[in-house]
Amino acid sequence: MQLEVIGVGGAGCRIADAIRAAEPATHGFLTDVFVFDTDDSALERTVVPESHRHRYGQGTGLETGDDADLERRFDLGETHADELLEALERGSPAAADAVLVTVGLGGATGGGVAPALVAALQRAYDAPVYVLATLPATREFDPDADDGTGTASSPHSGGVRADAGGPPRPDAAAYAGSTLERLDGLASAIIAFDNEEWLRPGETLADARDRCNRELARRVTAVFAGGGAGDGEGPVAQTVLDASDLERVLGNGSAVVALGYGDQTVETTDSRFGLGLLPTEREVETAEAVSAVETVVRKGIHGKSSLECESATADRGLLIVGGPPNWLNRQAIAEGRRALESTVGEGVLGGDAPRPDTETVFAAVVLAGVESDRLEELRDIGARTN
Ligand SMILES: Nc1nc2c(ncn2[C@@H]2O[C@H](COP(=O)(O)OP(=O)(O)OP(=O)(O)O)[C@@H](O)[C@H]2O)c(=O)[nH]1
Repeated sequence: MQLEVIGVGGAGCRIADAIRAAEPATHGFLTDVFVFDTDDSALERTVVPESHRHRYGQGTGLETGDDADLERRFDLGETHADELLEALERGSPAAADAVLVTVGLGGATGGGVAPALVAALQRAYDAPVYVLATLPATREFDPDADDGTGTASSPHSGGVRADAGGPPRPDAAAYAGSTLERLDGLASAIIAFDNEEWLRPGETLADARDRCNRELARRVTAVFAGGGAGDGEGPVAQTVLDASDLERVLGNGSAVVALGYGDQTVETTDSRFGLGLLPTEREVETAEAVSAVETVVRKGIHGKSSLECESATADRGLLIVGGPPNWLNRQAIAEGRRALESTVGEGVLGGDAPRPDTETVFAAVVLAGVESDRLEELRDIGARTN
């Protein structure tokens, strides 16, 4: 499938950058990647080509992010949504099967513009508009939060913007809740990545963010690059999943989505360099292919998810197993799908994604419509402060 990615605000721009960097050379799936911010320096730090960066809001006094008032940013989003749609015309938005807006919830810039932008995109295009949203780590907004080292977080532990003596983003939870509330009913689905879960003990967000963004990008690529043959060449999946399958799983009702992922490096060639021979494709034993698929599926279902949740609460699910074609054992993949069905119930789709020229077998698991205590907590804080 073809995906258009739009990053808004600091986190959104960095995540869009990471997705662009993760796009497989032999399996392009991105129509365009755009980044939007009020702050020029944030845009300049991305590697997105200049034609696809757009600064908005000049002359409003909100350019630098120093005035982090979310309500004013919601208004700014409303007044600039059409301008942002126009900027997208520099690419080929009509070619996209879906749009993904990436944003860090808890900030004012990205969280302020995302709802108006998503609404405008839904009006302008037929394609579904998904949101990929990070949730703020507790140590960013709660001075008493344990940052995993057994102590309360330091004033600077969020590493984003340290106000002397307090947490760096005291309003992050309330802002995240307010933006989530506005996105409800606008976004086709909300894919969540919980920074709290992914920060290591004592780590600051600034330290962790590149690792988190790579992790996110890997999951997004595994899900959205799909099973088809990409550029129309190369092996075709046994069970091809296309944009409409993904649409069926993600839905159109702002379902909360968690992404699971697992991978394993495999040997794809016989290493006979020592004998002066060219490497040849290695024969793969059925048992080792089955074992690799089982391992990655297990990690995908039971390993660390982008959002901690009970998989049994999901309304729908999807399993994609990818990698070098002769490692994709059909029976093991079908077994994996049944394993996912045993927790999610009916409504699980499965497919494969052949990726010649790679040495990684992977499983991506999509759980749509999950219940999440973290999100409820943020929504409650948002509602109380409104
Ligand atoms: N995973 C991840 N999360 C990030 C990153 N940068 C920031 N965040 C999270 O996103 C939230 C919002 O940060 P930004 O995106 O920098 O904020 P902004 O939207 O630019 O808004 P302001 O800085 O308030 O003007 C933070 O509270 C963090 O939780 C990043 O690169 N990766």
